[in-house]
Order: sequence, then structure tokens, then C-alpha cells
Amino acid sequence: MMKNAAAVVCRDVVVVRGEREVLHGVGFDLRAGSVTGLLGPSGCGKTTLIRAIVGLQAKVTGQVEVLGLPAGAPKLRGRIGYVTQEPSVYGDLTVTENLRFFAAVLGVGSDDIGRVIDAVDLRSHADVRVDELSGGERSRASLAAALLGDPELLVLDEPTVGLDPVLRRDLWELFHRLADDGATLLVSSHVMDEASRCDRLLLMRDGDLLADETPRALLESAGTTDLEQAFLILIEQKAGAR
Ligand SMILES: Nc1ncnc2c1ncn2[C@@H]1O[C@H](COP(=O)(O)OP(=O)(O)OP(=O)(O)O)[C@@H](O)[C@H]1O
Repeated sequence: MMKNAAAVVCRDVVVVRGEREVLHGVGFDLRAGSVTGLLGPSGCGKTTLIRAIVGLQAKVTGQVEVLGLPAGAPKLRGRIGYVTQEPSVYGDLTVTENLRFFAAVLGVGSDDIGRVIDAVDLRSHADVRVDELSGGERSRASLAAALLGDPELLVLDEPTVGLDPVLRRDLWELFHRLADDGATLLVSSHVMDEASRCDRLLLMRDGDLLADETPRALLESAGTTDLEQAFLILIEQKAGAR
């Protein structure tokens, strides 16, 4: 996909979970070759929106188009890497065995396994069973599985939770390298200092999109140098406008 083309298009996306509408008509584009942060308080709908994009969410209305196809289209399989908040690797297998398994499922050559292990810096733990890894190592093993086959869209739900600052920095550098190579990344977080590392930010609150801006534009419009502060100012402005 050409850099800057729309890799994901969402228009008027409404999602009902249980009896409740939890997304109320969300719309934005994700540009190919960029890293977009999805931010907002717990329960605002980040995971629901992510699930709609990767095609796993029921009761979605509106338009969700991914890499030129409707979300959930079978042809998207293998073109999207998705990492949930729960580790998706098997505890009783080693890191390498897990990756061999996922590579076989995806039809990806086993020569890709070394690349993804290096990308997440797990070389020294490649032959350790996943249930003997720390939480952060386990989430990096899940991320490695999602990187197999070089997916065009990577959707990462809180990938840096529980990681130390050095690893977080390394992972953000990896995200930008992948984007420079043309991948599109959507990364959810509720850590505001990570927001400044994104090319663009989607700020959500209570199932609505409050802002779709670059970090710099967000700071300028709020008249502050602190993203957390900018988010709060924005919430107050929107509340005042209601
Ligand atoms: N299975 C479900 N049935 C009904 N409502 C649900 C279900 N799962 C989530 N919800 C509700 O949908 C809303 C959005 O949840 P979602 O998991 O998308 O939020 P989130 O922003 O990802 O939160 P967090 O940062 O805590 O993971 C919440 O109000 C939640 O209570």
C-alpha cells in the first residue's frame, strides 16, 4: 500500500455490546506507514474499536474498511497482526516452538522466526517455555507472533504494559521502523507519555472520538506542553460545548 493512502477507513461506526451502545458513531482514517495512538480512559471503547477493525466484534454498523476490504474479510487473514491484552502464546511451548506453530498456521516460512525473535529482543529466551517467562517477556513473545509474515496492519492493544522504560523505548523504535517500511500501526495505551511518540493520536472518551490530531496540533490547540493536560482541557471544552 502506498505511504499515506488510507489503510483503515472508519465512518459512523456504532457498536452495541450487551444492551448498551458503546461506540456512538466514530469516524477517522489511518494512513499507511504511520503510527497512530489510540488513547482514552478505561472503558471508553478502545478495545471495542480495535475488535471492530480486526473483524472480531459483533453488532458493528457503519463502515469499517481495512486495506481496501470490509473488516473481517477472509482475504485480510495474514495481512493483519493483532496483539490482545492477554498473551496469545502457549505456556507449555518455548518461544521458538510457539513461533514455529504460528508460522505454520499462517503459511509463513520458518526463516522469518529468527527475524521476529530479534525484533522483540527475545534471542536469549528463544528456547525457554513461555510459562517460565516474565509478564513483559510473554507479551513480547505475543508481539513476535503478530510480526510473523510482515503484516501490513499491526493492531496492538496496550503492548507496553509492564515493560521497563528501556524496553518501551526499544519497542517504540521498532514500531517506527515498521512504519517506515510501510506498515500501518494502531497502538492503544493509557499512558500519556507514549502519546508523544505517535505520528497521530485518536483520543476517545465514553464511546466518542474527541480528537484526531498530531500530538503537536493537540498541544497547540490546548495551549499547553503537556499531553495529559491537553487531554483534560479538551474534555472540558467538549463538556462546555454540549
Ligand atoms: N462483553 C461485553 N458486554 C457488554 N458490555 C461490554 C462487554 N465488553 C465490554 N463492554 C463495555 O463496553 C465498553 C467499552 O469497553 P472496552 O473494552 O472497549 O474499553 P477500553 O477502552 O478498551 O477499556 P480498557 O482500557 O479498560 O481496556 C465498556 O463500558 C465496557 O463495560
